Amino acid sequence: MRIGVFGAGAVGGHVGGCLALAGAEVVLVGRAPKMAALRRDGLRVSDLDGRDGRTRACLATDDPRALAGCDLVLVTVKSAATEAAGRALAPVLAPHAVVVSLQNGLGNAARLSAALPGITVLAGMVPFNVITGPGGRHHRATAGRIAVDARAAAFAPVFARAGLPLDLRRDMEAVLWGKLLLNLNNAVNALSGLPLRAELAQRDYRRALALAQTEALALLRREGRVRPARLTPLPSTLVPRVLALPDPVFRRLAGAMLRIDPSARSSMADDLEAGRPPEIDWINGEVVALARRLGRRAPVNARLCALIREGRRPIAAAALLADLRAAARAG
Ligand SMILES: NC(=O)C1=CN([C@@H]2O[C@H](COP(=O)(O)OP(=O)(O)OC[C@H]3O[C@@H](n4cnc5c(N)ncnc54)[C@H](OP(=O)(O)O)[C@@H]3O)[C@@H](O)[C@H]2O)C=CC1
Ligand SMILES: CC(C)(CO)C(=O)C(=O)O
Repeated sequence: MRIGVFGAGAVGGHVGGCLALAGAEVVLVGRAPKMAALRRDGLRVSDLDGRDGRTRACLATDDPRALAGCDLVLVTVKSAATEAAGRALAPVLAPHAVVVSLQNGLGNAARLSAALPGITVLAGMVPFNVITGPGGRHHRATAGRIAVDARAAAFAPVFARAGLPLDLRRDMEAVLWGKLLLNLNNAVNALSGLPLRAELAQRDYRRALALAQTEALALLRREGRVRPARLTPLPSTLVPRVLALPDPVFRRLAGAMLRIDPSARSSMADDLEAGRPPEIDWINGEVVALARRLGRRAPVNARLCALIREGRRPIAAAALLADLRAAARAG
């Protein structure tokens, strides 16, 4: 089986590397400098459960034509690059190819599908964080199973052999909303200037996240169409309440949630650090868009969008919470 990755960055490099280590034929397509570094150094794939492997087995190139003949193509570009990915893939994919979006946000699979008529495009969801570093390092820094539309079942065995067992789902919209609720922390994390574990250890950052989640949950309830899937030990409706608990109680209840490599940051923090456009419009912006469709407002998420666009950071926990509460009061 030939598996392609379009946009071989953090997620694409990790998943592609795991698959290659398990013997799959993997083609990575990404930017020329990174692909040259991977050809030079190889790909190192590690995780917080002790995996540490190196491979030179992937073909790493900036030429999308290398994806011709792939049975499966994983799209792992940021949401702003989805249309460009579709345009690059359209002329090269084999008619039998299945494309899986492993991106955050809600609409990436649909946007790819619009650019790839006749090709099966499915939604996926990566729950874990990936840290990249020198020497081709792609380190899984948190835990969780990749969720994919059940129509991708034929690929489950190769992922299982790669140590990435798939959670095959028939409710991907609910899964993507469940993930989006968690991703509302991406902006809070980026604004904090801290790694995820240090940020989540501070009650006021967690309360800021809880405000954003509560707002999104109220809108979803009002719309009454999608019930976000449960992706943590707690149902998503209870998560904001647990986030707002005092630190010692939170630590006791949410131990698993804090099993995070101490240096891991959200992908949005990585983007701001690297001067790349953040995915804010595809995450908090989706809550604002939902509010607009319902004739309502989403002042907390709108404010998070504005703060990210302003680029003012770091913002201390108490100051961020006060800012978001003021936005919520102003409505
Ligand atoms: N990082 C993480 O821990 C997690 C990320 N996600 C989600 O997964 C998706 C991918 O994120 P992540 O892996 O962090 O992204 P990265 O930015 O690390 O990787 C994407 C790569 O694709 C490259 N790229 C973009 N457009 C093209 C193109 N047209 N041709 C070739 N290469 C291209 C980018 O280069 P350039 O930057 O130069 O454009 C970048 O190197 C996002 O939706 C993210 O939210 C989900 C879970 C965890
Ligand atoms: C894994 C998680 C939730 C946090 O790192 C993420 O999706 C991201 O960074 O975009």
